[in-house]
Amino acid sequence: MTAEMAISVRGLTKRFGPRTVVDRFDMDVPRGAIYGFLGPNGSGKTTTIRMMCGLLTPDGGSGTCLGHDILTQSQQIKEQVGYMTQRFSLYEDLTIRENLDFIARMFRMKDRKARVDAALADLGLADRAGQLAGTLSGGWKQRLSLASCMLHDPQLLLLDEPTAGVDPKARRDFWDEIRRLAARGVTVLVSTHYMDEAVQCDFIAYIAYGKKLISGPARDIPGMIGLTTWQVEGPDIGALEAALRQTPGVEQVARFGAVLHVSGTDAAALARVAAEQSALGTHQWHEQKGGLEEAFIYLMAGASDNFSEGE
Ligand SMILES: Nc1ncnc2c1ncn2[C@@H]1O[C@H](COP(=O)(O)OP(=O)(O)OP(=O)(O)O)[C@@H](O)[C@H]1O
Repeated sequence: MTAEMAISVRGLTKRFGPRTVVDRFDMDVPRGAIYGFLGPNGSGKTTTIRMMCGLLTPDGGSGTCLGHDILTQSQQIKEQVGYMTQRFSLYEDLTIRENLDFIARMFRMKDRKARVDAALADLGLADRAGQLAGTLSGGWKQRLSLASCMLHDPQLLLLDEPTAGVDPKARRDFWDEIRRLAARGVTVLVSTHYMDEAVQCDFIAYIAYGKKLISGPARDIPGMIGLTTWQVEGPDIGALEAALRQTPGVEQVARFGAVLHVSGTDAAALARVAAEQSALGTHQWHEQKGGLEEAFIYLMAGASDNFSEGE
């Protein structure tokens, strides 16, 4: 492992009974990176993340997490991990401060009051410290959950669909916090199905059926897939959308308000469609740089097809 890598694993494999749910997984996660794990339900994201952090013993493979061996030093790793699950799991009839204090006691933390005060201040919860957790909005509950799993100052944060069911403003605020933590050197692993969480990640791994299909810096993913995208504007965009879905060379049509993003992996075929359509003079077609959103939609759609075949 190089000094910059928080996690470096090779060949991680996990079997449950006869099923191999994670198959020879390799990965390097730079320290301070936000790494997103995408893929359909049951594809092995959580199992992979848990093995990488020493929370689950692999049946094969090896690696290090935060400088510790994932096979033999899981206790040391666990002490450095904060795990934010999807469900709010704090006490609704305790105040924010009482919840944090309870966790600090449970883990027998030294300087308990100072730690709780620091966590409250750090996540902007100090003014609400006396409020019952049960009366908080979704966004504030989530902030409290984050504070509770950062209380022991972990170096690695695991987030499981962290902004599911939270309003857009609170989602943005939450991701600002996560970026701030990452800038401080905290490494963040995120398991998600949501596009707006995926686009927040520095790196992305796409997993289907226990196999990593693609991984790398988020900005490189569209190029790695080889997706070309055209932006289309004009009247009666719904009818055009339906027609394009039947057009050879067009593999994906995604609608963003009044604009279509038309994508495909055969750049020449798509350029011919664009030229033919532009010649009609009804809609404006502009080629655009492949974005992560199109890439994400493409990966998700491909995987659900595989899923039906595998069933
Ligand atoms: N303890 C276990 N015993 C048996 N099978 C398990 C166990 N844990 C997970 N599995 C199975 O392993 C597969 C991978 O599960 P995992 O939770 O890692 O997927 P996931 O990609 O995180 O899914 P989701 O997006 O639904 O959370 C699933 O088929 C699941 O049913």
